[in-house]
Amino acid sequence: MQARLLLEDGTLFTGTAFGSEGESTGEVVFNTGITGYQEVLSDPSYCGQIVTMTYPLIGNYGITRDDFESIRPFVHGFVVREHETVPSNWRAEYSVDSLLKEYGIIGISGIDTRMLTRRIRHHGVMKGLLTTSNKSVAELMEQLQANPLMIDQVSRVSTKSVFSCPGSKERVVVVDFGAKTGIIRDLSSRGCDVVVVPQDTTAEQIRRLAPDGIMLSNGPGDPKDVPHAAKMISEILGEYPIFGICLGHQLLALACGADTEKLKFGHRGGNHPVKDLKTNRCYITSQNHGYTVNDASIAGTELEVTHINNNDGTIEGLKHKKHAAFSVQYHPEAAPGPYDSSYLFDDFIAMIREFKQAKPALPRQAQISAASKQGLEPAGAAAPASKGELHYAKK
Ligand SMILES: NC(=O)CC[C@H](N)C(=O)O
Repeated sequence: MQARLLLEDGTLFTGTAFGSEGESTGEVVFNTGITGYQEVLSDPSYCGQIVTMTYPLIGNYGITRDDFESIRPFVHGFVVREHETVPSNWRAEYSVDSLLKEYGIIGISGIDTRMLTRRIRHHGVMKGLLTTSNKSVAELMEQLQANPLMIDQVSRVSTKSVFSCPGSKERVVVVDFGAKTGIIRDLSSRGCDVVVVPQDTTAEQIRRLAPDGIMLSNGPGDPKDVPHAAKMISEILGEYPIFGICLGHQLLALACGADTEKLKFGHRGGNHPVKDLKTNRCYITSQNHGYTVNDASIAGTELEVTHINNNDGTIEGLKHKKHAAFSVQYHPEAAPGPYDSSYLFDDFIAMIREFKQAKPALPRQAQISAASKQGLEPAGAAAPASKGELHYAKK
């Protein structure tokens, strides 16, 4: 069956359909990873986007449920040069084609993805319409112009209820803006007592969980779509050590008075070089973002730039000058991509321990009853659901 991809600038690509049939609008972006397509497909930060893989052969090692980075894929379309229908790997459970069919996602193969990527690099990210219909190009263009891009993706992908991944060490509250499983995996593997909370959790509700540290997760869309999160962060800043990743990094910046802006075509792939300004060392990082913290807006805040991108000089890491808080624009949890930056999770835990030593916390029970005395909601409101229970909103 034929599939077509129409871009806002009028470029039309005709290829072969795979996955689901139908029609879908989204922001067309490209990812330069050679492997890792299943982590890309299941990364909630791609919610609402039509993802093009620049590596020419996709699907050759199939799909393994264990490699998912969330409960389901959230992409609005998948574009590849060549799609492998017969995966060959001992871990493969099924093909990319069946995955896309299962979740109603349209795929297009057999198009010149190099040309598509050059268009995006030249023009910037664009809206696109992916279709398996026979409608005329004029009709499709009218439809493309009329369909708005998705906003408020965070509320669609965040968990709806609190859940925990128990551990015996530091209690880390992960604010789920569309968290990749890798973040939870990295914290759990270090023994952390992880409690995952919805994106709209308030500072008061977080205090009731008596955390030792707060992890602000990655997530889709414009950080300015989540103003309540920036407010919550500004309220807990200084009270608990904070570590922000990607959207979490952008939200920490907004909470501290800095600004964010959209990049022309973003950074998506597994080989983005980042320089640590303190050591001058370069790390190869995994990235997936379309927004960035505005450089000039840092002046006048209490933030300090710790890392920059070697390719375009954009901000890649921030640290608060007074409070225990730092963040990175890239993905230390990798998945997919290099694990060079996983030491940042160790730095976070070291920061929590240092913070605790400098400011010994009240015993947990005393913290909770102190919070109750301040007239906060009854404990039931924030009680964790049973272990491993996930409640993701449908697309
Ligand atoms: N991976 C992320 O957290 C992405 C952050 C944000 N949605 C952006 O595109 O910049």
